[in-house]
Amino acid sequence: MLYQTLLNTRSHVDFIKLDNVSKMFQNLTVLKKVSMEIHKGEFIGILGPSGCGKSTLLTLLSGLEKISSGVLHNNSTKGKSAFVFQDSCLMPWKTLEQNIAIPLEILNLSRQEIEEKVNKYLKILDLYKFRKNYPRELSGGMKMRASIARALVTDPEVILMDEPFASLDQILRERLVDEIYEIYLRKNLTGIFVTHNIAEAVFLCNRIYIFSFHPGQIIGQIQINKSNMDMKKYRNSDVFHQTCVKIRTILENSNE
Ligand SMILES: Nc1ncnc2c1ncn2[C@@H]1O[C@H](COP(=O)(O)OP(=O)(O)OP(=O)(O)O)[C@@H](O)[C@H]1O
Repeated sequence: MLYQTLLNTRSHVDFIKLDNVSKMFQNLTVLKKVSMEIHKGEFIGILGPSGCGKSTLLTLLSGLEKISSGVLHNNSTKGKSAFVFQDSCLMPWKTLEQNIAIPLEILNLSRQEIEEKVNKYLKILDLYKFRKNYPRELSGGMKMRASIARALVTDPEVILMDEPFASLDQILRERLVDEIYEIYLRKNLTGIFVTHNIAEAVFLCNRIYIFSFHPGQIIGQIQINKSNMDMKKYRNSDVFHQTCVKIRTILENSNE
């Protein structure tokens, strides 16, 4: 129900748009003529075989890399994007709360504001008890939750995630996916999620782009209408399984 209400209030204006974007590294064409649109408030999945340029696409969207040709419009607020990498990338010499505070210190917020925001996300991601611990004292799942907290603490408009759950066990992955989904709904985030896991993408995303192997080109786009779904039942629903099979078939056919 919450999902439906929020989706209805989200405007579908052009937010991020790629028009025939290609990316080359020296002579290697990694992405070829990619055209896509991402609307504010959408959660977009990027699926495709290893090496097809998914991570490269995120670096273009975040501005870390420049496009080689085509046009990239990005109407999100400058500096309001957050990146979650496959590795939690925490500073080993800082405690959890100190790690999560880093982006806020860069923004020069007051000590009190930093403490309030850090504590809020430590609680949301169930890490408050461990705030004084160092990364080496925590499990992989806790470190990944801390890395997600560090990304969310600045209230980003866009969150870019590059296989954030790859190193975690299935149950933990599903829990974290649920948590991200809740936060996404509450915060009016726009999400771009690179993954190899079809089921995770189908759960989290409202639209999925499927890429071919080398050079990466869009070979499929799947729209998922979850607006009337009870998310607790969605994972076991026919529509969920049918969507997974559809994506799998596109990926398998692209390899032949
Ligand atoms: N900075 C770079 N310089 C040169 N080549 C690069 C650079 N970054 C990526 N590549 C090449 O671009 C291609 C696509 O890499 P990318 O990491 O984007 O793929 P991917 O789809 O994310 O792969 P995976 O699923 O295995 O993570 C690879 O052949 C890689 O070697």
